[in-house]
Amino acid sequence: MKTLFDKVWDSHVVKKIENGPDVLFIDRHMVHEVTSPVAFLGLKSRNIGVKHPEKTFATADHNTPTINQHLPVKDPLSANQLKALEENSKAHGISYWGLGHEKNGIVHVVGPEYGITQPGATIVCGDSHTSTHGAFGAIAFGIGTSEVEMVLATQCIMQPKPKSMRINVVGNLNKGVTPKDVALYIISQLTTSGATGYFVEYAGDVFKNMTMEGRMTVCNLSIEMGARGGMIAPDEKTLEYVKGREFTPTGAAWDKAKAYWDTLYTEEDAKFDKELTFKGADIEPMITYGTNPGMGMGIGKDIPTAESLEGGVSTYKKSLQYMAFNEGDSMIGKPIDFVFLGSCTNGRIEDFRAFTEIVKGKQKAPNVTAWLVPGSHKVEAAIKEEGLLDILTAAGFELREPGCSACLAMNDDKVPAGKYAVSTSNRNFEGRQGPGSRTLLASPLVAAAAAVTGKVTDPRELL
Ligand SMILES: CC(C)[C@H](C(=O)O)[C@@H](O)C(=O)O
Ligand code: SF4
Repeated sequence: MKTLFDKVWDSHVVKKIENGPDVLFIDRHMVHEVTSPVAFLGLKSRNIGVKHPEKTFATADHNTPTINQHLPVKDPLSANQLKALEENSKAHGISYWGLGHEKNGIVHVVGPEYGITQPGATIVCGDSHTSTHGAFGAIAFGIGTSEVEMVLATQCIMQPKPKSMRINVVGNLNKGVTPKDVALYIISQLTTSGATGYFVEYAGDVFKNMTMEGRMTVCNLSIEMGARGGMIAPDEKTLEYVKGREFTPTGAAWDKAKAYWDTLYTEEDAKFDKELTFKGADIEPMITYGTNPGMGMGIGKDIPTAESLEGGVSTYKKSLQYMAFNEGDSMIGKPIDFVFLGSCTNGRIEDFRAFTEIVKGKQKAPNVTAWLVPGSHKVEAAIKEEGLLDILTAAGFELREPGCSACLAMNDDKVPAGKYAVSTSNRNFEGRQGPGSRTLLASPLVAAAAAVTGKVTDPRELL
């Protein structure tokens, strides 16, 4: 009796090494500018080429500015990385969606948009949030630069088979509770290391009823509980999403692919190494108060006391000190300075719809700087076509150009030291959004509520 994961994994094993890792064939290799230059240099020094350029896709995202993308990139380190990606892609015949290209965007946003991401595929990228693509029933995981070189050279990777975990979320979600809240809730329950060594399958009504965008948000955050990746069995919604996209098969090839995709589910008696079940009704809109994504709670709750938690009291206290919060504080009403809507977690059209739903007819709070950054040009175009931009503009917001932006602040979008940002991204580490910056992770609804009130606010009051 096989799990979904077993089926996809087993069909990609090229070679089994006794007492060692499996050699897996990789269907899709996504590449960005930060983790690829050294890998390409490695190929050059060994005088070898890219084995399957047609299975390799490059996009520029981490270092790209989010205003005036038509002008040369000023920061020399960023400019060099972007130039290297362009030159390496051209030299090896790899599709390259650079700055200004109509298909450019965050690697994990554009892959699904153009049908590069498909059910039952193995997908890797030199980036931890590659887990996002698991939303389609793919085995997708992040790899390091030396592995990027290995995949470029051989289209294969050596990987020990991870342990399996199924996380069920049953029942329905309450009003104002989004996929981001589901993920932050699970991480708060498991901690950031709770799924270390596992590959997760998400199952249950809550995921069944979720849109593809929502499933991507959840799978994206798998890595923040330590998992190697996360996946959801493909269903009609998945096929509906992938159909008709540029790299999706058509005609007889579609029928053949669909016949395989229809077999991708976990069989009833299949066993997982670990299985957890949560109730959708227990989940509230979430917010983080500390410096790792596991330090999250329902927005109406008080910050836990160190004594009430298991584990390192001193690390916990240090984290709150960095955030300048106290044990027992309520998060509601805390003043904030920045709002970031974007990233590969929440930079898709549905996220902009949710944000707009709250800010419609209201005004951005004067104390808030808001960065609204679409995950790709396709998302940007949809925001305009659907009329969301008009609503956002009337509410005092501006739209920026696509990229990773303030998610990790490798470009100019840095939150200043000591300032608070309500952010729809995925990491709230010390200095993640700029040296000394303080990040509160939350959903697009919570971000919107903060943007119009200037403080942490329960979005349910504004819906
Ligand atoms: C730059 C890259 C290696 C990194 C990652 O792997 O996740 C980045 O995308 C991040 O989100 O921190
Ligand atoms: S948006 Fe953030 S998490 Fe996603 S790839 Fe870019 S930097 Fe990493």
